[in-house]
Amino acid sequence: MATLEAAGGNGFRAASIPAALAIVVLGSAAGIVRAVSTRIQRMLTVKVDRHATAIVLRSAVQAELSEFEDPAFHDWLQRAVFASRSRLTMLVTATVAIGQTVLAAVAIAGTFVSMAWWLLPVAAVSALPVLKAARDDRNSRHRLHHALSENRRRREYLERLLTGRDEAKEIRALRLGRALRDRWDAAYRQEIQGHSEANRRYMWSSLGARAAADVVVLAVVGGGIWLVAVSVIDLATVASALTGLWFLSTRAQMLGGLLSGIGESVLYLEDLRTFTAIPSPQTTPPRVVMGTVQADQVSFAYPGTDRPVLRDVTVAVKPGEVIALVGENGSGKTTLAKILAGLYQPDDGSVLLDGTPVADIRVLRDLSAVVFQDFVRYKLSAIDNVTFGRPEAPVDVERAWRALAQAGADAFVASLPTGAETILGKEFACGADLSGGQWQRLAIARAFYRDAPFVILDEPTAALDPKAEDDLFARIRNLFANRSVLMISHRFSSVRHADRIYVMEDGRVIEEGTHESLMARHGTYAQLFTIQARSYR
Ligand SMILES: Nc1ncnc2c1ncn2[C@@H]1O[C@H](COP(=O)(O)OP(=O)(O)OP(=O)(O)O)[C@@H](O)[C@H]1O
Repeated sequence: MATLEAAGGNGFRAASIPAALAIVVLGSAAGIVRAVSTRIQRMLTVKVDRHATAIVLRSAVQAELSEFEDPAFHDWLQRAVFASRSRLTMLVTATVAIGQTVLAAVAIAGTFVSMAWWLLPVAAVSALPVLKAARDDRNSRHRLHHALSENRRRREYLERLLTGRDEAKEIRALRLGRALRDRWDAAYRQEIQGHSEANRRYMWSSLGARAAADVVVLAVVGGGIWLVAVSVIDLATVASALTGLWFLSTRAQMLGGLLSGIGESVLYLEDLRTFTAIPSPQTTPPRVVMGTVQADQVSFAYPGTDRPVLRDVTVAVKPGEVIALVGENGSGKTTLAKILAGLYQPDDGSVLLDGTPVADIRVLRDLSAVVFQDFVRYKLSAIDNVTFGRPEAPVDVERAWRALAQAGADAFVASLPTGAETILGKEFACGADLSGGQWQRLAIARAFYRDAPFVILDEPTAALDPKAEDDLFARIRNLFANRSVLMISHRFSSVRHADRIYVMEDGRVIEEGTHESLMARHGTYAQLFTIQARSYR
């Protein structure tokens, strides 16, 4: 007996070893599968996010400048960014969850078919009201998302103001933080109110839907009890059928919820499609040779406005000429420069190149190097700030230093902590900042580096000290030799040496000529020049 027990005990132990091993192996395999699938899902999430954001960025970069004047464009852009950030990832997660739920539902339905097939349609019907409530909710939330677009953009703008380094000094100097936060709060309240109303509506409709589904299930339970009472089927069959029904209808509702989530994601992805479908030119502009650039009877109103800011304007810049635009604030100088640089299409009249109307305004962009009044201060390296002048070509460091020297920026760039590689933003590690005039010199260096035949300088010396300004204007003809130069300035002493000066007023050219001829005319130019000269005496 003892021998038998011993043998039995040994047999049990021997048999349990592979079983225990199998449990350990299966457990580890499940752990490995979980770890690998988590990794794959996380990587997929990041890659999907990157891909979708890349699509949005590509479309945003290709969009014409005029699109940026349209608030609707910014709404589309913001919705596309929203969709790209969250919705594709959700779609991936929901699709995986649907696969799992469908498998479970099919298994339960299989059991049902053999037991009480007639309960299958009942399970489907019980899920219908919940599905309808979810669909209504999805549509109303998507409508709300659209309605709140502008409000959300305003709130996000306030967030940038409150957290940006560039804004930090003025917001503190004015003690503006509190007032801006109050506005941010009000904007957020409006959003929350919208969401709260939508959620309240959904709560009631989903409660109603649940009640309707429960009525269906109760009717089936009642029917089952009656069938048992009249001895048509036995209690065990009804009990298992009802348990199955309960399982199946919960799966059907879960599936409905997941499908509704997918439907919602598809609605948002439609926003992404709408944005990326905004037409943008697919071709590259033809290469042309620089000649005389002329605005011929150009009229223009900014998109979304009907007030013309340029009316029948005619100006010409010949190769090798230095032309100046002067006039009071808001008279249209920058707008005219933007049209000559090919950034906007005129509404009437045309831009001519050697007498031929320019069909594709992008050729003007290729010919121009513009230093805007409000040029961009790239918080990247100093060398990037210069070589961005010609981004499509390989970086030419020697040429960049030449451009820096021409703009009088080489000395201060060389003295930065890591020279031209220094990041110009204190938000970044080892970053430095520049003075307003130094930034302006970098922007001018960018124009030199671009080395384009048509140079547009919009208030290029506003931040320069008088010596630097004088020096730049005195050297402009040499620095930009053989190029056409159009410069905008309020300093009459700086423009007096231009080959021709156009005086603008209220969107029109009211006078043109050399400094001497305009002075002899005793018109607006002479008057403004005299006032300015007097104030310097
Ligand atoms: N993006 C825009 N959308 C609508 N109107 C604009 C836009 N930019 C400028 N304007 C309007 O166009 C008119 C001309 O502006 P523009 O900037 O061309 O004047 P400016 O002569 O360069 O002025 P300043 O000397 O102040 O730089 C102004 O009335 C201005 O309000």
